[in-house]
Amino acid sequence: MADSTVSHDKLARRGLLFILSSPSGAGKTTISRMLLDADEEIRLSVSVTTRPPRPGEIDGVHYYFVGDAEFDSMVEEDDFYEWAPVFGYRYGTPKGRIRGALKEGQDFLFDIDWQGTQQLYQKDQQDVVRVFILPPSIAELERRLRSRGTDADEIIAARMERARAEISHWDAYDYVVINENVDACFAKVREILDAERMKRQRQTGLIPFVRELMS
Ligand SMILES: Nc1ncnc2c1ncn2[C@@H]1O[C@H](COP(=O)(O)OP(=O)(O)OP(=O)(O)O)[C@@H](O)[C@H]1O
Ligand SMILES: Nc1nc2c(ncn2[C@@H]2O[C@H](COP(=O)(O)O)[C@@H](O)[C@H]2O)c(=O)[nH]1
Repeated sequence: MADSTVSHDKLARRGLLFILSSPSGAGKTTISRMLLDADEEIRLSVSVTTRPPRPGEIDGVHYYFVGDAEFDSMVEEDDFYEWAPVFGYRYGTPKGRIRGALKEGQDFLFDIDWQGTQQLYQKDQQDVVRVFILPPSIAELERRLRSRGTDADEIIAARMERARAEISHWDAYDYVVINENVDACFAKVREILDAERMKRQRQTGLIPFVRELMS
């Protein structure tokens, strides 16, 4: 007989690597922050970048901001899970202790581009969940980049220039969500996360539970 003291909502499970990508300005940082506020079980994988901080960005919270020499030495020391050049700067995912924490059921959120997504997926297909966010239109994408008020005109132009190339990678993702209304987009992203957590393969606690049920 199954042990009635086992909580069915809290069966052990393996964590996942939840990736949000999009062309710049489509809203993945906005959705990431909403997710981190709403969900205590997921933690942001804080990237390392050579890009200078934007107003309001905090070192160690939004990114680890480093110089070129420090980034070079991290590459040499094999400190990155993946790294890629984006918009003239370098961005990388530090290894930290992701693998051990995954086993303990910790989920990680990644706000990374398509190149980093490919590299992470090649390293760990079973744990990666890939979500691509699309803007409702190219004109709205540009409006959002301008309304954010963080980038000079030439940076916005460079990001718009690359938008179509980035969108062309949409079919390398497991899920694609259009971010027209931010609350509706967030709700869909949460549904994806919830469903992925319930996948049989991730629910390591099911095996002893089912054995118990069948005994
Ligand atoms: N659904 C939405 N409707 C209107 N504005 C939005 C929506 N989603 C996000 N925004 C706004 O668009 C701007 C860009 O969003 P955000 O910074 O999240 O994009 P991003 O994809 O993370 O860009 P980057 O890759 O450059 O960091 C922000 O000012 C944000 O508040
Ligand atoms: N491959 C990686 N891409 C990353 C990482 N961290 C962020 N990014 C991507 O860079 C662009 C630009 O970001 P921004 O903050 O300067 O607007 C965006 O597409 C991010 O998703 C990383 O560690 N690896």
